[in-house]
Amino acid sequence: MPEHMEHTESTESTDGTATSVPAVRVEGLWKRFGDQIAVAGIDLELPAGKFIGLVGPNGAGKTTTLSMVTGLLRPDMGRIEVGGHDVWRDPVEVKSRIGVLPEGLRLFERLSGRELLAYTGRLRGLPGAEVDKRATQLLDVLDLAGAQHKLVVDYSTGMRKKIGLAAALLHNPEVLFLDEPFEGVDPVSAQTIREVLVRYTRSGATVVFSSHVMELVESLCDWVAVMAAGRIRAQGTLAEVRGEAPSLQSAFLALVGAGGRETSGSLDWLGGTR
Ligand SMILES: Nc1ncnc2c1ncn2[C@@H]1O[C@H](COP(=O)(O)OP(=O)(O)OP(=O)(O)O)[C@@H](O)[C@H]1O
Repeated sequence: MPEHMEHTESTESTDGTATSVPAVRVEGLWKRFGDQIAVAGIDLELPAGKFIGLVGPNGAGKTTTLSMVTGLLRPDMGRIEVGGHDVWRDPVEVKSRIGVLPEGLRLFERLSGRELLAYTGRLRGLPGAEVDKRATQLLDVLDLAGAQHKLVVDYSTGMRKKIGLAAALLHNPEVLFLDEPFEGVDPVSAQTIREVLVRYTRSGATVVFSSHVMELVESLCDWVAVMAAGRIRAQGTLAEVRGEAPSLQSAFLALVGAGGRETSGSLDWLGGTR
């Protein structure tokens, strides 16, 4: 693993007390695709140094939000800051501070895993020897050392996620954004990814990841934002969002209004005698 710098930044407020700059601040963010409003004017303030889960049902707007926050998709309206820097006015500054594992990750398929990391490191402006050192450690920790000379096109889904994660971590970003990092990943690889991410947040870095898997979010995250139909339904610490509910899953179902869909009258042809 790369050695981490202390990532959390703080500024002096007018009364002289130190206030930490949020990892991400979003104000009035909108995105529409034709008639479909994917993100309907959301506000978010994600604290630095936390493990943050963005949860919501299919089509809630999570990927669209993460794409706008990471500078991959231009918002129709709204303002986004990462570490106090405006994503759309100061994109180079922001991109040097973030790592991204996007959904449907596209990688350079004809490079080996090792070559992909070497290329990514040089694009990030790191010296060759440093890239080599970091790549060797990441490949080792993520259990990809044996496959480092294999072409990425021949990697499995889980291996692709892991090499994508390695590429996103190589420059030691302040904030790491992961869209469904555990989807299609076996339990052993998932555990490896978890360990790497937990270690990374302990250095003061921030992880923001989207997921549908509430148990995972509940066990990993200290801060949660719940999204449904393009809006933020709740945001806060895990305890605040869970409230009186017995689990994050039941709080989530109540928040997104998915508590009691009646299926007994329909699908009556499914199962039984044929
Ligand atoms: N490029 C696009 N063109 C048209 N509609 C889009 C596009 N991208 C997203 N949408 C629509 O915007 C809405 C939000 O989609 P988004 O992918 O952000 O949701 P999500 O929360 O990430 O869902 P999932 O959990 O299923 O990945 C959906 O209704 C989707 O159909």
